[in-house]
Amino acid sequence: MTEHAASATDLVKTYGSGDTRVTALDGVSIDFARGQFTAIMGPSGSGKSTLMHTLAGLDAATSGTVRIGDVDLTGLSDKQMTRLRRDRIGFVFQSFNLVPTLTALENITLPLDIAGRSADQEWLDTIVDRLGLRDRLGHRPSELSGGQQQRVACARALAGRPAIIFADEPTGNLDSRSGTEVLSILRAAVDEFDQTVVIVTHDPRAAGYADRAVFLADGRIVDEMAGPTAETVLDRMKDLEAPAAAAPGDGKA
Ligand SMILES: Nc1ncnc2c1ncn2[C@@H]1O[C@H](COP(=O)(O)OP(=O)(O)OP(=O)(O)O)[C@@H](O)[C@H]1O
Repeated sequence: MTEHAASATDLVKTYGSGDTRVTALDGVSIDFARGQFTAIMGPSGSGKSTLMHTLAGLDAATSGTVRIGDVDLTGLSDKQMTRLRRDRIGFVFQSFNLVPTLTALENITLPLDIAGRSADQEWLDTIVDRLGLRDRLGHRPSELSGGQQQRVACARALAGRPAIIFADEPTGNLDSRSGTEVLSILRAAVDEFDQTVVIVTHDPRAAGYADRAVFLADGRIVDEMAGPTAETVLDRMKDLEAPAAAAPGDGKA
């Protein structure tokens, strides 16, 4: 049996009730193989963030199962969930989410410090050097560029060697050059450090860094592509949007 870094089975997530009920995820099943880089794409409101938050244990599903490695998240207590997130999941947010009063190094080691784990110095040195942060470790976030802040966030996600790293629009707040830097680092995390990475993105260029692109629409997985490039992803996005746009006439007359 292949052990996946994470998987979801028949995941349903609804918000609200009655007339205001929204089905954000409508029966999503997906596996994330170890050592693979996946990009989740889809129109605004298609459920991408909900899927990522549910996979990462930041939000509970209405029904269905999520596994991180061999651990089933269903039925974990809040305390167990907090520990699992801390020990096995790295998260990179669009808005960096660094602690403003701490230095870059203190931000990187914060999750380990909270967990009472000491950092593996050799590993820490490897990621700090690979991410080009050596001469920025004593700076506070306000003294760093957006790209540098997101690199610190990537280092923080990598520091505890998690089973999987989730990144929600990690390049959304960055200029193109900094975005490329961050995507290269996530790519290197997979190629050089054997990590598993899942990102949500709107950007076909970002999806081009992934091994696999998964397309969501209306809370369902509607398509999937191996070895995506910016061009093939852009074409597929146009195809996915086209039927909806063409629906009224539908060409059936
Ligand atoms: N807390 C919430 N309460 C009610 N509805 C919500 C909540 N969070 C999300 N939704 C709804 O669930 C659906 C999916 O939202 P989600 O944020 O997952 O989409 P998305 O694909 O990530 O969108 P975007 O690309 O715009 O960030 C949307 O219809 C949204 O309005």
